[in-house]
Amino acid sequence: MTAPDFTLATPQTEPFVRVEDLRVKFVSRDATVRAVNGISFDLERGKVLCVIGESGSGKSVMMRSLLRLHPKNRTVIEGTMRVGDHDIAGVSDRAMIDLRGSLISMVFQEPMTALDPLYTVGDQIAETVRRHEGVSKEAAWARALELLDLVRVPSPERRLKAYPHELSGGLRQRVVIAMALSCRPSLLLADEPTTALDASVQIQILVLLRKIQREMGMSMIFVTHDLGVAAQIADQVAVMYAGRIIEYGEARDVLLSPQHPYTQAMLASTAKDQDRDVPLEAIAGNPPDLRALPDGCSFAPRCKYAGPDCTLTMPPPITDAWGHMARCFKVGIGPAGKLRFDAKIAEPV
Ligand SMILES: Nc1ncnc2c1ncn2[C@@H]1O[C@H](COP(=O)(O)OP(=O)(O)OP(=O)(O)O)[C@@H](O)[C@H]1O
Repeated sequence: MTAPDFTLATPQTEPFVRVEDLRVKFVSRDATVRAVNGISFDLERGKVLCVIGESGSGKSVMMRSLLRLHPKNRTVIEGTMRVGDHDIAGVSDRAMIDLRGSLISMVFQEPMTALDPLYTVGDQIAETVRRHEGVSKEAAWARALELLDLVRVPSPERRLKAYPHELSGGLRQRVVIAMALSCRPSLLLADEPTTALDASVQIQILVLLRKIQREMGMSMIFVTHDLGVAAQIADQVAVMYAGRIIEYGEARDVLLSPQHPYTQAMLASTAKDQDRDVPLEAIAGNPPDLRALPDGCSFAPRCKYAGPDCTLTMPPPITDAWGHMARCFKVGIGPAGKLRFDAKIAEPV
């Protein structure tokens, strides 16, 4: 068994979320897919962790593990996941049903997967409230109205009676966020919630999420491919590759001063360098086959700095005094990041 990806520093206070050496594999007759391979991280109450990485790096599998949404019969989950006082891996299925929505809630990428086309928006939000809080129909509708107001849906009374197809993509995503918030979760998981939306709507939803997250004091784990989004919303950033966290730290440290060649390559392939007309670099090669992971660093076959050591053993996590971790034998060898790190959304609008 290899060491976890991130060695925890001794925290000053207990973190709200603690994930230790999480491993998830999907087993079928033909193969075992090792989607998550020993990830560890802490998240404090009221903070936003952005998880970034290429398609297939295990971001969604990690998020779904926190809600125990994987099919039981062919999924093996190992490690510890603690949220507040709850041992997520250990609670009963019945208790987990109650924790979904109230302790941990999730917003998915495509709002239509979370909404039922046959019911009005009001019915759907009110039903979620009634299921969790056991209140009267009238009280649940009043709460639904409050929630639409919270997520800035214009004319909320009218929108409560609308069906999902009568709303724009941006309004639908606001409704889904309202549903996710309906039972006042302490941890919100957002899996690329803005990817399906137009750029101008994306930023409105990001601003909204950040504002509500701050007002409610929620912790949030936000998955995105988009480093610009991470720059705007994250307190901490975790970069995933082949089911491992290969770089982790304060958003500013990871995005302005990336230490792992993979993070550097991601930044180089997405940076908008406006001062110099530098062509964007694609990351050459493909991610590894999760059915047959190599012994050494999973990124080594694509890494321009890889040496013989890199293919023999998995590099240990190297962490600086500020908690900036990179799992690489050549830490800091490449260029500094070129992403324009715009000011975070400092003040709620
Ligand atoms: N239920 C499952 N059974 C088998 N393999 C799975 C299952 N769910 C996910 N995987 C595999 O696990 C790997 C990681 O998937 P995951 O969805 O977490 O990637 P991701 O980083 O979220 O990608 P994307 O950004 O495209 O959503 C992929 O190879 C995927 O095919």
